[in-house]
Amino acid sequence: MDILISNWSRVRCLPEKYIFPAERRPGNHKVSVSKDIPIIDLERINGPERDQIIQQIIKASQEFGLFQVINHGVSRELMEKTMQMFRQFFESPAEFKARFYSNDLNASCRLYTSTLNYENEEVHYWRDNLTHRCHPLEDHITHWPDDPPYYRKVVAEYSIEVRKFLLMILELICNGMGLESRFFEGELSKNQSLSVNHHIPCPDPSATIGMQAHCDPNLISMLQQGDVCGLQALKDGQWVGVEPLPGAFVVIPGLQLRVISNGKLASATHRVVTDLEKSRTTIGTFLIPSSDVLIQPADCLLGSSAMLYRGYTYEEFFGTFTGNNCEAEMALERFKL
Ligand SMILES: O=C(O)CCC(=O)C(=O)O
Ligand SMILES: [Fe+2]
Repeated sequence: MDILISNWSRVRCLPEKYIFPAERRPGNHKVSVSKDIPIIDLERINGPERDQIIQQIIKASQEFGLFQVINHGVSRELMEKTMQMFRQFFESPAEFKARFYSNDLNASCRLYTSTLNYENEEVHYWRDNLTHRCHPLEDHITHWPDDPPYYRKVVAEYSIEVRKFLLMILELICNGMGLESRFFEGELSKNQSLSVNHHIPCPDPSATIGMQAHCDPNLISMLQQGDVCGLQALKDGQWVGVEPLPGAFVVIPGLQLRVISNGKLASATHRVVTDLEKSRTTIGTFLIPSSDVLIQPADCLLGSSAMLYRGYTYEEFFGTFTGNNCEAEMALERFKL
């Protein structure tokens, strides 16, 4: 059988290699969506309510480590066009997709299934993923798929817009925490990756998982969820569903933000469960520090509290992360003081 699940025709029975041992199954995969997950409305961000909205972002980052954003300035038309195009990409013929298949972490564009460790893992995750870099555009665009024919045009526009959005969220975080303006611009957010997940309908969502529980290793992540449930966040030891709100972006501070804020901002543990009937496509964007930038708690945020992490280069962190089977939180242990 072809290894990309997007190449399969409808499966009636979960293949054995996807059946997780009992202790790693999602348990109650049908948790209801949580009404407590903060929804930040940016419509009035340039008006008198600015400070109030900034405080909502800080509180959401501290208490949940995940929030949704509406009226963020990226057009619905662009969001829908981009989503439609990625769906089309995953539905395109196997021979076409084979051109991009790669398990190499350093490949400029890689399409793979489950994890990069597919060959050696005991059990596979129910997902295909397309990842490539997006910034600076001119360095990466020639490595992107060129089919559908408007792929590069649409993804270029999308990448530029979502980058602006994430830099705006980071700037609001700076304002709210008392960090100097544009603190995160430059080396700390130099790299940008696009990561599109695709899950076909799954015959047994209780026995497998789309993405295991994890924290994002980067500076900050955002997600366009589409309209199918699947993302869950861990809140007070319980899994809660993150509602696919039309037109919203989900924002997840990454572990590097946790370190720079000396633990003041949280990074939610999250996972993806599969759906019995619907296929699910999500568009993730990550801002990632450059390899040689020093990551450490910001001086001005320390106050009288002790430094929780030692400084390290992002390269050092990333090496530890990949050496720890891509368990970001476990990798961070090494840098705790
Ligand atoms: O696809 C999703 O809903 C979540 C994706 C995610 O957590 C990730 O790519 O890190
Ligand atoms: Fe994630």
